[in-house]
Amino acid sequence: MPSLPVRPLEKPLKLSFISRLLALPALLLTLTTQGAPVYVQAGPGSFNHAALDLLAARNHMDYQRFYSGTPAHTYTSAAQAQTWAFSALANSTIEGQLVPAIVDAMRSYQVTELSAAVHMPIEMCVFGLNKTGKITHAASHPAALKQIARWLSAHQLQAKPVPKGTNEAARLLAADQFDQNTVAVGSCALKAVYPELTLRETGIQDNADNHTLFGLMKMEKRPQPISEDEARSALAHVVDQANVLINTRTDSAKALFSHINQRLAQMQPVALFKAQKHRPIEDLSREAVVLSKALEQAQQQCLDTGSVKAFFQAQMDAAKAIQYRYRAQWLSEGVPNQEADLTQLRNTLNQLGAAILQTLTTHLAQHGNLTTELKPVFLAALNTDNLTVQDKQRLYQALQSVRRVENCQATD
Ligand SMILES: C=C(O[C@@H]1C=C(C(=O)O)C=C[C@H]1O)C(=O)O
Repeated sequence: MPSLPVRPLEKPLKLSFISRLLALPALLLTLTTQGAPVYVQAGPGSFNHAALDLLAARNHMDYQRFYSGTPAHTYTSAAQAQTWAFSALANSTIEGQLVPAIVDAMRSYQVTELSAAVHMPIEMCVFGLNKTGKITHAASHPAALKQIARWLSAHQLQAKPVPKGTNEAARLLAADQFDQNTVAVGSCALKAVYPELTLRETGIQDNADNHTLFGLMKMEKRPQPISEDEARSALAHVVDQANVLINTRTDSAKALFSHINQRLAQMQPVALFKAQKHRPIEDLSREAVVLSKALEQAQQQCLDTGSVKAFFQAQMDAAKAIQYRYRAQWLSEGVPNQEADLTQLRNTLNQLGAAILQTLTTHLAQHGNLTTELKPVFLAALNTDNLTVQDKQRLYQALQSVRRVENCQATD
């Protein structure tokens, strides 16, 4: 950020009001946009498309989307219609992070409200007209071409810039506007939009840490265009607000993930008790008790019982897998000589089970459904020994399927 004086936003009240609201459920803000019209930067199959899909999945609905091409056109349309605009804001691989075309558009438009933010990894996919033919050219948006420089040079490919967008490159390829040796590079979301194209490679971006921050915003035309530096400051301010939204949501998920991890961390002493007493690991009558407690609480808290049941079963399956691995290990190493008390451990498991459902209920109410956005956070948070990546994947799949029941009155 340049250390130039920051011109106050024309509507500072509303933005700072929003920032004070951040402690309140972000969902409250997004609820007002249910099925609402959204002018979306770029086109179908773009990174914006994929990012808005994530937002829609959080709220289990879709927006009425109007793909609008350039940021300037997106903001103009949204401001005129007095509805939402969805666009990129910043990218981790750009110096200073701010997206130049957005800075430019912010000279004439200001953000009056920021409803939600998405922080999405940018994974570049390569699409061709055939599976194995020789590639000589790669068509994409100039900004995307910059992010795959290493891949281009490793394969000695010529870049074909398509300023209209990554999705436009794919559209042209699908419409036979390029030759057989040209591929289009863009969001992997293009797969669904152009099924006639063949996915040839994934994850070809130079920088593994390539993330874009997107925002769902209300815009207003400025009375007078501001300078580029002023626009940078204005955008940097919106980026800060968006990051607060992202961090609040991530912290809420981390609290939940930590309880899930703590539950799994009890399995070493549970396995120890059973090994010392020569008891089987699986105890179906105890599992029935765990499930019935969970389902009773789920009902009180307006969680969908079917999805909670599947998640708790997945937790118990992971719990057993951990215990079996310890038992196998102790066959060769001998059973450790530490004390373990199953009654006490099960009390702790009851408390952790209740805490998991409580934090899950709060998270869903305030931040919407868990989606793939938080999967890397989940995978990193679960660090219990003898838990495999496959166990974690299955657990996350079940966790992100848990839903709230609409129009339900909590009874606890
Ligand atoms: C944790 C235990 O081991 C297994 C896993 C259970 C669970 O995760 O709650 C319940 C019963 C057992 O099948 C236990 O016996 O308490």
